Amino acid sequence: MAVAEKSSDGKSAAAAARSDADRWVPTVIAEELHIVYRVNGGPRGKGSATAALSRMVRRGGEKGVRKVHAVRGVTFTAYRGEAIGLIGSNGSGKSTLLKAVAGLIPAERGKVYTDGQPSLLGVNAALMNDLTGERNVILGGLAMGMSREQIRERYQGIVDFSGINEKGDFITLPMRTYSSGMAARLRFSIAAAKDHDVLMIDEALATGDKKFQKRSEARIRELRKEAGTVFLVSHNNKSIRDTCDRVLWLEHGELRLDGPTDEVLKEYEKFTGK
Ligand SMILES: Nc1ncnc2c1ncn2[C@@H]1O[C@H](COP(=O)(O)OP(=O)(O)OP(=O)(O)O)[C@@H](O)[C@H]1O
Repeated sequence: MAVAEKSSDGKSAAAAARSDADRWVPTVIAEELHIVYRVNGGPRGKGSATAALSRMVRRGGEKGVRKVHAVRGVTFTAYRGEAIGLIGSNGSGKSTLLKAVAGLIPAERGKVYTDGQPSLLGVNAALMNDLTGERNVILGGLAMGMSREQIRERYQGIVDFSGINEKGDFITLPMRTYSSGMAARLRFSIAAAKDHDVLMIDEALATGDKKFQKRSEARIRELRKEAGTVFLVSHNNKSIRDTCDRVLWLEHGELRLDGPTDEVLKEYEKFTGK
């Protein structure tokens, strides 16, 4: 990771120190973090309801429980104003790491500290399929802690940003009538309407079309300026390159590299052969 440069003359050193102080405010600290999932059920013929019941009543702790060690000893510090990409093969632990930072999964060992409220925006974030887009904007806004007044002020901006109404009045139709891309765009637009302390985006950009991807990348850059920290999980190296200045590369749950986007992507592309 880049280290702040020091200035030699007194005045600019003071200014530099002040801007460095603003810049290097930690927002997320992970220390030797380990995440382990526990899955009930052994390998063969143990999937029946009777077997599950007998496992529940059986004494003797974790017998029959399989463990998946998804994150292995990850350590990093994220700072205010950074946009950090998370890359790695399928199953390398990216989503798990984000969930742990969001406080949705407990650490097996190690620690995660966050400053402010982390918000995790996944393409699977729950909106209500039977309700209209309009109602979901309101409910989603309330769920993120916005007031009714703030939602009213930002409503049109959210709808315009999502582009849902570009081809007709879709916002007044139930979400179940939306394509998966439209639904993902609406989720992103709702989440991006708020200034987040720590915003974590899981593959959201990959689902929209090119035009929407450009808009959301621009919004991520804005969110960074507004002093938040943005994490972006993506398999799209171009999105990562356009949006992030730092990248964490995970493989088998371990942090392989942490550094400037270009350097890490170069190594990753060698690894994947692309
Ligand atoms: N709920 C769960 N229960 C058990 N194991 C899980 C669960 N979720 C993920 N895993 C396992 O944890 C490991 C890491 O998964 P994770 O979803 O974090 O990877 P990822 O890097 O985000 O993958 P992808 O790029 O495919 O989205 C995988 O081995 C996966 O099988």
